[in-house]
Amino acid sequence: MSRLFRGVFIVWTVLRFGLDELVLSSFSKPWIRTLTRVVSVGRDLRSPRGARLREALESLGPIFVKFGQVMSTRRDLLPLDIANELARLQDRVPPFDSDVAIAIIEKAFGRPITQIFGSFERQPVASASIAQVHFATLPGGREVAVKVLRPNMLAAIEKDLALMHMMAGWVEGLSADGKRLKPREVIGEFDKYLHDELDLLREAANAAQLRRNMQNLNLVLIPEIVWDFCMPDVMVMQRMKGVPISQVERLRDAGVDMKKLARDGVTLFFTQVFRDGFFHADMHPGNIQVSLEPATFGRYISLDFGIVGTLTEVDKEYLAQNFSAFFQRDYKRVAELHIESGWVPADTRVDELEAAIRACCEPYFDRPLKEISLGMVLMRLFQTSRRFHVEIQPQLVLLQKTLLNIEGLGRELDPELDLWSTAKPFLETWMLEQVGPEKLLEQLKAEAPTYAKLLPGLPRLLQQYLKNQSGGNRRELQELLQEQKRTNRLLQSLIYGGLGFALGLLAMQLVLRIRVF
Ligand SMILES: Nc1ncnc2c1ncn2[C@@H]1O[C@H](COP(=O)(O)OP(=O)(O)OP(=O)(O)O)[C@@H](O)[C@H]1O
Repeated sequence: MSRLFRGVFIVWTVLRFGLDELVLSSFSKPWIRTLTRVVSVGRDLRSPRGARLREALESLGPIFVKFGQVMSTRRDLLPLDIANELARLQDRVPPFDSDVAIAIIEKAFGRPITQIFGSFERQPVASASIAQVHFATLPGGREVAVKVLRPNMLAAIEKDLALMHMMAGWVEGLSADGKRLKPREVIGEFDKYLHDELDLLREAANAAQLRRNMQNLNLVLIPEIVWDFCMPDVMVMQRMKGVPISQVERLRDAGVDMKKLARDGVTLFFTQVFRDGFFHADMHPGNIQVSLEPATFGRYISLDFGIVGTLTEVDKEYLAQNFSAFFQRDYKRVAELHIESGWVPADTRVDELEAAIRACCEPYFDRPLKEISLGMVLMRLFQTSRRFHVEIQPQLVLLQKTLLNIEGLGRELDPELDLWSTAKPFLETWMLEQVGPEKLLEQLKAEAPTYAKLLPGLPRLLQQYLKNQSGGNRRELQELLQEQKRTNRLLQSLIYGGLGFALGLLAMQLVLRIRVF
């Protein structure tokens, strides 16, 4: 029943804020248009459509606000005015009662709060739509931050998501424009995103992985997770002490080198993307601080690991090659890359794709290189690719959004920051590594266990297969078998040869040593 009320409330909100107008013209069924006009007589539609959408989402509550925030990054799908308005959405949710937070912690640990922590600050330091954070100390005195999920989040989310899925189905079925926005797919992604954010163990694991990856870089501090105190709805981590990155004046007065900080931000991001293929994807200023402690002065402090992006080798290669080709203005190469990767239909004409990419990228070269926004270039590239039916992978969209954040942050700290020259060495090193002997060895090592298992059984499998085959296939397979025998012989001679060579060297060393002594 409550779901029915919620559904009615959502439809009423859609009508009250005139959101039906956004897609109404494309609704194919005339009765829907007539019905909405009758129901919504006398409403005030003077504010711009983006503002109305933002207000509607705010009145629908935190889950819809989160949805708007996530959608604001989909500039490849939404018109600019709407995306800009959605980017203004903020979690303005009051903190929940500390007694409730304490009850959640006590339930998770099965004992009173006084037996869990040495001390616990009732007043939260921060509170957002999904969770809130309290400071505490462990029994040994270690200072920690405790993140607690809002109560009953799962039930509230499931209810709203079910309605969102239903509405997405309606929009997709009834509106021509609606189909283009792929509502069902978008809600599906949002569903996964929300469920990921609801599992604090997952967030803790992301933090631990990132901390390990960033350890030797000495550019960023990531809180250590106190695993013994982590549960799906409670996360306990080292308490960090820094100044929010937004307080630029304070950082400058304290003597922080802003130019270095801006460069470090880019270095961090590109290391995470190209070296590790694992990046923090929620880089808004609220999650970034700077340490002023003497031992770690001027280092970033990174918080909130609910959203991370992972990239495969193929994704990395796509990015590196596209960036390089773009900066050489080699649009033909960019087009070829899209076709080679099989992402655009094989019958796409390279010249057409090249022309579209040129039209999207060339305007950027009107300005100095340091003013070019890689995030914007990537976004335009994705938009162009969509016209050619390329499905852009969600992790690449996440990366493009993060890149925009990093650029914004970097230029805020140092308006002279030349993002490309800071990023270029990463791409060059990475691309060199991809073709170098070390990479080959690494790939061989990675594949070795598979081959070790596969090779001994291969002749038997082939022979079995041959028995059931005839004609051309049979011949091909016999050739394959011969080839395999030849390869085996070659491998054997290599191994024996190598062993012989190594023994020879050893013998020589021994002889030399004996002579020296
Ligand atoms: N380890 C920590 N040490 C010190 N302060 C922390 C720590 N973790 C979180 N905080 C504080 O709590 C705030 C909110 O944390 P976090 O961003 O992780 O929560 P959130 O609920 O995911 O918020 P949002 O979704 O709005 O980013 C941070 O901005 C910071 O002020």
